[in-house]
Amino acid sequence: MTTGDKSGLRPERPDARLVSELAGQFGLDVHGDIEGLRVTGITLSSKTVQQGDLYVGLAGVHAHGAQFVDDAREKGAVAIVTDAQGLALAAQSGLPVLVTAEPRAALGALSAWVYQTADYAPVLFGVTGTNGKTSVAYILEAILRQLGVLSGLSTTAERRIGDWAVTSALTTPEATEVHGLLARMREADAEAVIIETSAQALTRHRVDGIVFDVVGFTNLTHDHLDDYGTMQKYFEAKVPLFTAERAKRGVVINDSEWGTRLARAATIPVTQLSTYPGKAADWYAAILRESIDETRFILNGPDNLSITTSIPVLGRHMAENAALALVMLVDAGYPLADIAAALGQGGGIDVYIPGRAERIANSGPAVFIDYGHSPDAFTSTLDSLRRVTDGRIIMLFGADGDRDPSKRVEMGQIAARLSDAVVVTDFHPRSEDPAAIRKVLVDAARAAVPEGELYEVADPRDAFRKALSIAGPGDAILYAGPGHEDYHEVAGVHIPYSARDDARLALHESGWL
Ligand SMILES: CC(=O)N[C@H]1[C@@H](OP(=O)(O)OP(=O)(O)OC[C@H]2O[C@@H](n3ccc(=O)[nH]c3=O)[C@H](O)[C@@H]2O)O[C@H](CO)[C@@H](O)[C@@H]1O[C@H](C)C(=O)N[C@@H](C)C(=O)N[C@H](CCC(=O)O)C(=O)O
Ligand SMILES: Nc1ncnc2c1ncn2[C@@H]1O[C@H](COP(=O)(O)OP(=O)(O)OP(=O)(O)O)[C@@H](O)[C@H]1O
Repeated sequence: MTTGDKSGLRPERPDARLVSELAGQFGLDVHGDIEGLRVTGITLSSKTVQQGDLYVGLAGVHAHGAQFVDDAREKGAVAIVTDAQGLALAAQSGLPVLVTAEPRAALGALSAWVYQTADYAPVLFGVTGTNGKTSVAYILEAILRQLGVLSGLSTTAERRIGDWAVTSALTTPEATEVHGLLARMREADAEAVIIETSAQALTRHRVDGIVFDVVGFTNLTHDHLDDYGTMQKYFEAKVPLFTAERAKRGVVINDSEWGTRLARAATIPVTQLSTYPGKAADWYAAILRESIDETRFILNGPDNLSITTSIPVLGRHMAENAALALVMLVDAGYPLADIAAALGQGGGIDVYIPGRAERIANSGPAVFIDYGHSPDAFTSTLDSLRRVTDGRIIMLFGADGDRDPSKRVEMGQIAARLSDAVVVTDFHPRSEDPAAIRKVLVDAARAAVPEGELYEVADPRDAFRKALSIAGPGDAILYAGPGHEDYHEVAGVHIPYSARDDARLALHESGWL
């Protein structure tokens, strides 16, 4: 069951812990009476406060969290942790105020204390990289399930334990939610936990208080330069995941120069995986067969270890993701022979990855809804699609507003060069002018392929119907961007929209479904 509740999973039976002990342990400066006061939860958003919570008021980009202390108190917060600026804002609230110089940096430790997660020792997997994190996380979960191991999962798409899931807001939740989620996973007896770990999560202390057993790296390509400025700085944000403070060992795909550099920069033992036979590595993955809905590959490792298997998704990059997941499992102590037996002799990985090259219909044009929103994601999926498509490829896409505008030109160029027809539409304009975003994409596509077939259709529903109107059997439509998402964000408002549902409707309307 999946719910749209984005406030995160928490323990259902939390212990009540004394605030005075917390203040003593973390050296918090106490203003107000905390005698006998107990907390059962912790959050940094007043919107998600529950009765008995400690509310953490952080200085943000738009506001200071302490401004929302009255909202937090009314919802049941028993005290607020904040900084000196927050003390001034919260002093009149009537709630005890606990002050520390850098509350964000303390968040992981505070949350681990409130939810007592240090006592919980599942096999912890972390996955990072620009593209492929969510996919690797789902593949890990699927193989573990086939091995009979219950695992918990935290991805961009959802936070999941077995059949129970909530929709995600961020890729990696804030530390308060991460530890709440871990506590909930302990209640469910999850033996393994997989956490998709973004660069932002490392920079912003979201996975503090966690030491992963095995971390994996997929790739590093153009994205998030609005946050990091340069690829070098973006790389440096990822490196700390491969140090003893955050992980015991790592697995790195070293196909790219960034992967090779990460393997060198890591200060924990690192296993290297490559898809290039000539490259020095511990494991090699080679594609055996590609079709529109399955990719078969062989993975060879040290000591003659070998497995041949498949993933029920289009694309070499998905086989790379699967190979990474397999090596991470081996490094975590699951023997490859056991994995091979669990998958069935030569059998495949039984995984569903929501909104990643997700095929929508089996008749008419092949329609894929994908979460690709970066140049490299476009390249990987379009290249793979070309190898298995007899007819034309129609690429439908837009670009995020308020997110790294420097990648838009490259996205437009790649779409035009690697497809036969391009339809540019709106994605999440957020606070930006959607027409201005479309113009950058359209201009880039036109400049790259001046005679190319190109349409600009603002409304995504109309845009999909345009793409469908120019497609026939044997052709493929790649709708890149929305993936699993169920909304469009326009000027701060989430407007319900599911590309998957709308595509099914349009296919139905046109008689393909
Ligand atoms: C730049 C950034 O990371 N911003 C995050 C930050 O927002 P902010 O500093 O602007 O917060 P703010 O709006 O100023 O509010 C300050 C504080 O008041 C609180 N508040 C605010 C309003 C209110 O009514 N009540 C309340 O308590 C907020 O929870 C916050 O703690 O703190 C918020 C609360 O946790 C996050 O939601 C928000 O993430 C935004 C939405 C975001 O998009 N972040 C992106 C860059 C991100 O983190 N992406 C990565 C990678 C994605 C990927 O490639 O996979 C991710 O992990 O998701
Ligand atoms: N290994 C890969 N290399 C290149 N592109 C990939 C790879 N894996 C997935 N992609 C592309 O990136 C898109 C997003 O994949 P996925 O959600 O697994 O990555 P992610 O790192 O979790 O992304 P995000 O951080 O945005 O959530 C896919 O829909 C596909 O287009």
